Formats: sequence, C-alpha cells, structure tokens
Amino acid sequence: MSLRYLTAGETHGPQLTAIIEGLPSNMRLDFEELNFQLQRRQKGHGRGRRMQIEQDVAEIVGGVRHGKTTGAPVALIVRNNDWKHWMKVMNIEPTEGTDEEKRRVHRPRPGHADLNGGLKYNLKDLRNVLERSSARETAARVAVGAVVMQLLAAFGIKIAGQVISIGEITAPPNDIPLDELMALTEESPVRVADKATEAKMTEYIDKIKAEGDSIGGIVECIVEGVPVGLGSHVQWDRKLDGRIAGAVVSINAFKGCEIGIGFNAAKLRGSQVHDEIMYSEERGYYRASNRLGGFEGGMTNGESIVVRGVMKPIPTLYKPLRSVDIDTREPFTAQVERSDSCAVPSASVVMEHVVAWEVAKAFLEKFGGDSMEEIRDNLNNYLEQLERY
Ligand SMILES: Cc1cc2nc3c(=O)[nH]c(=O)nc-3n(C[C@H](O)[C@H](O)[C@H](O)COP(=O)(O)O)c2cc1C
Ligand SMILES: C=C(O[C@@H]1CC(C(=O)O)=C[C@@H](OP(=O)(O)O)[C@H]1O)C(=O)O
Repeated sequence: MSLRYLTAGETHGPQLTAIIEGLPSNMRLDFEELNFQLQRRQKGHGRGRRMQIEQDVAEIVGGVRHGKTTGAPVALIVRNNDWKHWMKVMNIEPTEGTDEEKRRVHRPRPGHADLNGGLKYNLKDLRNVLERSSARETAARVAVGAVVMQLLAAFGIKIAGQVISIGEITAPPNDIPLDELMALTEESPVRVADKATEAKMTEYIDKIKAEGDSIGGIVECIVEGVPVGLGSHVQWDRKLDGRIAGAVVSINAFKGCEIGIGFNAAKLRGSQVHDEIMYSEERGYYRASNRLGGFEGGMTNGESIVVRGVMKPIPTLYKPLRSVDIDTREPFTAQVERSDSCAVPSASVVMEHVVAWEVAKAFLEKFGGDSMEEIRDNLNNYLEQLERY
C-alpha cells in the first residue's frame, strides 16, 4: 500500500482531522517534536489575531500504541480554539431576517477561492467555500508532514526551510550547514538566517500592514541525506521533482516552484548548469556542484534536494479591491474583520512538511516494508548494491 493521507475540517469548525495510511509499524513517534513543528507554523511576523487564539496541538486518535505505530492508519486531530466564537455561525442556517443572515458571506474577495467555489458548488453563502479554502488546513498538513519527517529522520534524512525574500527584500545567499539552519529557523520571527535582513523584513511587513496591504515572498527548503534513486524516470507520475512541484504549488497562495537554480537555468549555458560527475572511494559517485537541486530524470542523484516556492500576497486586504456582490451584482468595497498581512514564514514551515511528505512517499515506494525493521533491511541491501556498482 502506498502512503496516502486525507484531511478534513473547516477553519471555524471544531477541529481538523487527518488520516495517514501506509506507515510501517514500530516507528517511534515523538509527540513533543510533532507539536513543536505545529508551533513553528504559527509563528512569524505578519500573522493576524487568529494566531493569538490558536495553540495548535495534535492529538493522535488511532494507529499508535505506547508511543509507536502499529501499522494501522494513523488518525490525528488538531482542535480549533476559535470554534467557540463561531459555533452559532457554523451551526445555524442563515435564513432571511435572522442575525445569522447578516453573517452570510456574499462579497467575494479577489485572490481567494470565494467566487470560483460559489459558482462551482452553487453556494450562495460563500462561507461554505472559505471555511475549507482557508490555510487553516495547512495545520493538518504540517501535522501529517511532521509524522513522516520522523520516519525520514530515522533513516538519516533531514529537512530545513528558510525565508529567502519578502517583497523586494532578499536575504543574502548563505551556506549554513543544515543542522545550524534548523536551529536558527526555529525561533526567528521572520525565519531568515540573517539578522540584519530579518530586521528589514519585519519593518517592511509592518509598513505594508499599516498601508492596509499584504505581501508575499520566496521560501526555500533543503532535504539532506537522500539516497540516490528516489522517484523514477520511467513514468511521468513517478518523477519525484514533478510530485514535489505539485505539492508545493498546492499550498495556499503558492504560485510557483523551482528546483535547484530553477528559472535561472534559462539564462545560463549548459556548461554553467550541469553538475559534473565525480567519484571517490569514501563518497562513491557524487557531483562537483548542486545546481540542479538534487534531481536528474525525476530521480534523486544523492545531492541535497533544493526547492523554492513563491507565495503571492495574502488576498484579504484592509485596503479594499473592487469586487461584485453576488446578491445584488453591484460593485462594493470590502470590510475586513481580520487577516494576516504576511504569512511567508509560516508558509516556509508548511513547505518543509509537504516536501517531507513527497520524499517519504517515494522513500517507502522504494524501500517499503510493513515494519521499520523491514525497511531498514531493504535500505541497507540497496546501499550495499550501490557500493558494489
Ligand atoms: C499560512 C498561510 C496563511 C494564510 N493566511 C491568509 C489570511 O489570513 N487571509 C487570506 O485572505 N489568505 C490567507 N492565506 C492565503 C489563502 O489561503 C489563499 O490565497 C486562498 O486559499 C486561495 O488559494 P490560492 O491563493 O492558492 O489560489 C494564507 C496562506 C497561508 C499558506
Ligand atoms: C487559521 C489559520 O490561518 C488563517 C488562514 C486564512 C485564509 O484565508 O487562508 C485566514 C485567516 O483566518 P481567520 O479568517 O479565521 O482569521 C488565517 O488566520 C492558520 O494558519 O492556522
């Protein structure tokens, strides 16, 4: 069975729910570490009031006994603290003349899912769209990703993310070892591994917010310790770089993904792009550089995976954009109750976790077994095969 998961739940409903199927047995789950990842997603400069209400904690409600997976589906929930403020709105149908009718959403926001979802699902209360399109769902995806990150860590695969830019402000390139990067990006408010840039970004976010606007940016994720040969060239949907790009663009507000030097490859010559092949007794085959971000032919090449994602600015704006009321078909200017003005640091954490998921899925496709022990044997056999090659 290949690894799969689904999430369910509304942003102002009681909880988010996720079920992961295909995890091996005997995998130790560190709950503190899992919740630490959820807390990381909540931090970062530019988030709105909602993040002060929520304190995300995952409760495992299936598939784990005595701290270890049993091989059964792992079920988990993350409760919404804000639910208590929304119970009435969520439960009572808005009929004409009631207070609830005033809370019905009929003014779609440009850039959000409101209008497309309303038209597609024939819903006249756009709340039925926004409740599920909200990036609240990314809390469930981080919880799921945090589980498989622990699987990857057990086999020496580590993942870290960082903010590269917010608006026009770009962090200088760095060569920080992954362990140090992981430590650096745990607490920082904008999560960029450079204090001076971080201060500029914080100031910039505040300025944008004061102007009633929002801002996006670029985030990067690095995966270290990946063996050569995850993914495959033989079929389009087995190419791991493609799967990762799909996962990254599936994150709310993400509009693009680059692997390695990505779009810059268009400006350079072949001799400036391709990573030369080297061999040494200690390392076996390796590359003299890693411009292609760890991929050739949809397969990992043993170098670190390097992925970048671009997040557009948050759609809900205090400074309103033009839109049309679906009741009257008249133009209106929006009233905003609350919103994030920048969620790039949070999105960086989300990206780490969706990338972890795709890598874990490909890892289990190659080395899959029903228990951790079986997977370890499969991996070791393969590593020996690589040595003999
Ligand atoms: C962590 C995170 C927080 C977000 N917060 C908000 C928000 O407060 N307000 C908003 O309008 N959009 C927010 N978004 C973006 C919307 O969820 C997203 O734009 C919307 O679902 C439409 O999907 P699309 O932009 O991918 O097309 C956030 C996205 C992420 C990743
Ligand atoms: C709840 C989260 O993010 C939310 C994502 C979001 C959106 O439209 O995507 C809108 C905001 O929600 P609300 O309208 O309740 O303030 C964010 O707070 C979260 O990240 O946990």
